[in-house]
Amino acid sequence: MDLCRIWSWVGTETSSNAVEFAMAEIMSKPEVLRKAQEELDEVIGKNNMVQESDINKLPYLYAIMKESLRLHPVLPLLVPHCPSQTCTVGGYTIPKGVRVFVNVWAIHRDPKVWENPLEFNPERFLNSCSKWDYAGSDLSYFPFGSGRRSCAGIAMAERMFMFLLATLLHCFDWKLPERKKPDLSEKFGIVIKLKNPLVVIPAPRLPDPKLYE
Ligand code: HEM
Repeated sequence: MDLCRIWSWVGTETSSNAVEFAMAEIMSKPEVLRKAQEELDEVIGKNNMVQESDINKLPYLYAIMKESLRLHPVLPLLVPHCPSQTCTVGGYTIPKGVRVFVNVWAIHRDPKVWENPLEFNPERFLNSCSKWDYAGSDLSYFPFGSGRRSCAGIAMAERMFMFLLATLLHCFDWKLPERKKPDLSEKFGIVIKLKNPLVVIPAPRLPDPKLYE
């Protein structure tokens, strides 16, 4: 039972925060919203709802997800690791049994690896998808961790994120309240979240009202 509770906690809080960050980034870049909706209209069509089977056909949305997880990896220090043997990493001795935190948040913003690292730019993942995947073998991009203790829910996380974001963007147009800009300030903890929850106003964009029933 405890294990089930942990799974549902890690699974829901991480995924919902990740989607909220993606929406906040999208709201601050109208051209990203436009391109994502164009892709959805082309692949899904305005007379259909998004199906789970559609999510592999949305490369631009996939790039949005990757870029959002780059700038806002929801577990910014992964989970604490603990070496079973003393080892040397990059010239530093890591004694057996110490707690090791890996600052993936900082690595994902390293200007030596990323061009304009603070810019939300999904395009950077369109041409280099194979280079930056989630396998954790490239230690410049690993939002789900790396190695044997990496995220056990990657496949589910990816599906939930893509399905939810695709549905939100396909079914609705989104506006910010008047004179408001999205506030992307982060609140750090084990799980990173938006400091101030995102407020956005939806308007239906599909022609058939039955699709919303
Ligand atoms: C966007 C969503 C998610 C992100 C970014 C994420 C990220 C991570 C990260 C960074 C770790 C630690 C890896 C490490 O320290 O090397 C982790 C561990 C874990 N995640 Fe996720 N996760 C997400 C969603 C989920 C979901 C949906 C589930 C399951 C339903 C899940 C289950 C787990 C479990 C069980 C662990 C512990 C694995 C272990 O210690 O062996 N996660 N996750």
